[in-house]
Amino acid sequence: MAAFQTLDDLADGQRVLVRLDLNSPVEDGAVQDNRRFERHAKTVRELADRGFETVLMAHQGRPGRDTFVSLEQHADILSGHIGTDVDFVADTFGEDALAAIDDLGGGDVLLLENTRMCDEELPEEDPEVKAETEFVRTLAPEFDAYVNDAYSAAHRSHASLVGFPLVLPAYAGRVMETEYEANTAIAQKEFDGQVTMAVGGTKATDVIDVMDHLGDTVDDFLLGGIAGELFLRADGAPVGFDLDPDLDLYDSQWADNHELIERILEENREKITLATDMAYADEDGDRAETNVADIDEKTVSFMDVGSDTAEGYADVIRDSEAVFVKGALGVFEEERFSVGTVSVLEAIAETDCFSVVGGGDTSRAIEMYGMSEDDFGHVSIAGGAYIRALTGASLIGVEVLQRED
Ligand SMILES: Nc1ncnc2c1ncn2[C@@H]1O[C@H](COP(=O)(O)OP(=O)(O)O)[C@@H](O)[C@H]1O
Ligand SMILES: O=C(OP(=O)(O)O)[C@H](O)COP(=O)(O)O
Repeated sequence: MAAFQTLDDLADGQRVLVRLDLNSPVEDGAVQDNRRFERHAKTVRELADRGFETVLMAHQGRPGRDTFVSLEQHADILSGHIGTDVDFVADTFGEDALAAIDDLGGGDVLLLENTRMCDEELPEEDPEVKAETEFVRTLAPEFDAYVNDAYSAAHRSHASLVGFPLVLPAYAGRVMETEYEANTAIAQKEFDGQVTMAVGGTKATDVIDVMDHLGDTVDDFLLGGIAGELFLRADGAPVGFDLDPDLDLYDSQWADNHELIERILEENREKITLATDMAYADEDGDRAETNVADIDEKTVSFMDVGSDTAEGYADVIRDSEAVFVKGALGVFEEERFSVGTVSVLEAIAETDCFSVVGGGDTSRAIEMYGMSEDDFGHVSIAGGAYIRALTGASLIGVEVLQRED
C-alpha cells in the first residue's frame, strides 16, 4: 500500500481542514486536559506558523452519554498548548461555520463544533457514502486540502475521517504520522518471551473483538474494567450487568458480544486471567473488597479489581518480555480505585520489558500517580486504534489517506 502524504508535501499558504482527536475525559461538565491536546498542538502550531488558514474538526463523547459536550472548552485548552488563539464556532457546517471560515486570515485557527452533533457523522458507512453527505459536500469546497491527525479515531468510518479525503487532496498530520509509524513497527515485532496484555476500560466491544484476533500473539490477557466483568459473567459469576438503569455500561455490550466472549473463553481459557477479587465502595464510601467466589448476587458497582488480583497481575507482568495495556483496570481517577491500574503500570515501569500503554484516559494515570512516560516503551494517545493495529489490520481512516486516485 502506498505511503501517505504528510505536511512536508503540503504547499504553504492554503486553507486546510484538519481532523484532530480531542476526545477527552469530562468530570462534572469540565473537560480534562490530557496528552491528546499536547500532541495535536504540534501539528496545529506548525500549520499556523506556516501561515495556513486552519480549520479544526474533532469529536467529543457519544450522543446520549454525559461526555457528549460542546468543544468550546477544548478551544481554550488547545489554545493554551499552542500559545496562540483558537477561535470556536458552535456550528459544524451551517451558515455560522461558513461565515467564520470566510473570516479567516493566514495563521488563524478556528475549531468547529463537535462533529458528532452532525447527524451524518456517525453511522459507520463506506467512505464513498460518507463523501456524499451534505456535511462533506458543503464544507469541502471551502478548502484546498484535508489533513487527518486523528490516528486514535482512524478505526471509525465516520464522515469527518473518511469522507473528506475522497474529495480533497489528503495529508497525514504529525500525530497521525508518528502514531502510524510507531504502531505499525510494534505490530511487526516478534518477542521470544511472554507477551501480556492488560485489558480494561469501558469500551469492551473494541477490546473483545481484538482479543479474538490476538490469540497467537498474546500469551496472557489480564482482565479488568467492564470487559473483565463481562468475562466473569460468561464464566458463571453473577456480575457483568448494569445496576443503574440510566447507565448502560454492561447490558448492551453483553448483548452484542456474549457469544464471542463465550467462544474466546472456550477456545483460549488458558490465556485469560480473570479477577478473583473485586473492589467497591462500602456504605461509608471507603474501598471494600470481596472474593468473586463469594458473590451470590451483584448489589454494588465494582470499581476496581481487588488487591490480590492486582498483585497477581503485577507478578505476571514482571515475568513478561512485552506488555500492552488498553484501558484502565478500574476507576483510577478516584485514588481508592486506582490499585489495579497503578499496580500494572508500576510493574511495567519497574521492569525492562517492552511496553505500550494506550488510551486517552488510561495514559493519564501515568502522571497522576507519579510515574514518568520515559518508563514506558511507547505511550500512545490511541486506545482502540492501536490494539487493532497490533492485529495487523489496517485502519479505514489511514487506508483512505493512502489511496492513489
Ligand atoms: N469497573 C469500572 N467501572 C466504570 N468505569 C471503569 C471501570 N474500570 C475502568 N473504568 C473507566 O474506564 C476508563 C477508560 O476507558 P476506555 O475509554 O475504554 O479506555 P481508554 O480511554 O484507556 O481507551 C477510565 O476512565 C476508567 O474510569
Ligand atoms: O477515544 C477514542 O478511542 P479510545 O478510547 O479507544 O482511545 C477515540 O476518540 C474514538 O472514540 P469512540 O470510541 O467514541 O469512537
